Amino acid sequence: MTVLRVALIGCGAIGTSVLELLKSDTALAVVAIVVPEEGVAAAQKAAPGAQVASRVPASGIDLVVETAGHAAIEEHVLPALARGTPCIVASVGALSAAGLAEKLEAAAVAGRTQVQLIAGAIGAIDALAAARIGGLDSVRYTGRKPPQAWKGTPAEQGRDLDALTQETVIFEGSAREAAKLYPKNANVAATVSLAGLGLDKTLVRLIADPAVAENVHTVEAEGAFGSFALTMRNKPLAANPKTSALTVYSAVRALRNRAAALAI
Ligand SMILES: NC(=O)C1=CN([C@@H]2O[C@H](COP(=O)(O)OP(=O)(O)OC[C@H]3O[C@@H](n4cnc5c(N)ncnc54)[C@H](O)[C@@H]3O)[C@@H](O)[C@H]2O)C=CC1
Ligand SMILES: O=C([O-])CC(=O)C(=O)O
Repeated sequence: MTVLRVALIGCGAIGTSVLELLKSDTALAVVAIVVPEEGVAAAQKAAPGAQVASRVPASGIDLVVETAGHAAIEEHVLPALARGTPCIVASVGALSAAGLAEKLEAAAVAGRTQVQLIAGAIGAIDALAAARIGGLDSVRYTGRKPPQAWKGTPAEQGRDLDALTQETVIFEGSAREAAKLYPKNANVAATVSLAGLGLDKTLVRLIADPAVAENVHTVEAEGAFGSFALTMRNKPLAANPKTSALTVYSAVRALRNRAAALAI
């Protein structure tokens, strides 16, 4: 059996969980982990057999998976694509930056390869992207998380998140703006919009809600296909309350599908 040699970019809450799930995988081997200097020790501990590097190695890698954050797309994914290595991306919100989607496409064309944006913490991306072909009239996305998940974000400006006693809308606007302002919390807003009506026409609401313990994502779409409403109640990862566990499973699914003879 051919074993796909994987480079993992980022080794935080998602990356370490991905490593754990892939440990017993016979078709995929994480041979390199790309992290900044401060992440080297944690990466070495998480995968003692892998090479820990500051760049994706130029050879010996069949597939790259990014679970690091917006900056890693420009820094690591673009050069890997240009060299011809296929890349799987979790930080989809990075594509809200002007010109980055075009740069990714150009790099993939130059490398004769492909960049895959995973669904991550949200479902129904297949239905939405298919519905778009018939024509969509409206797509609304609401992201609701416990107050602690909004720590370290602009949601803290002018309010004490610990003191919230009722649900509070912290953002209302376009997916482009949401993804830019909340790079660790609104990747899903970007994914929904890229699959549907685009970054500027997708209506986004972000809510801090002391009554929820989960990350609750809602998508409502209408178009020529009919309509759907989806609600996900995602368990957050213990290592990062901003991030849903489903994101890990979505990344592992994407990796396993690359190695599988029958993909779903
Ligand atoms: N598509 C989706 O549904 C979701 C996407 N995400 C994306 O995944 C990212 C990672 O999430 P977590 O693992 O929870 O975050 P985390 O903060 O726990 O881990 C981030 C890791 O990436 C490393 N890192 C940071 N900047 C880097 C760079 N420029 N190059 C290489 N490594 C770098 C850090 O050292 C750390 O190991 C988020 O920032 C977000 O962009 C997160 C949740 C859902
Ligand atoms: O993991 C989640 O629930 C969603 C998330 O953080 C994002 O969209 O960036």
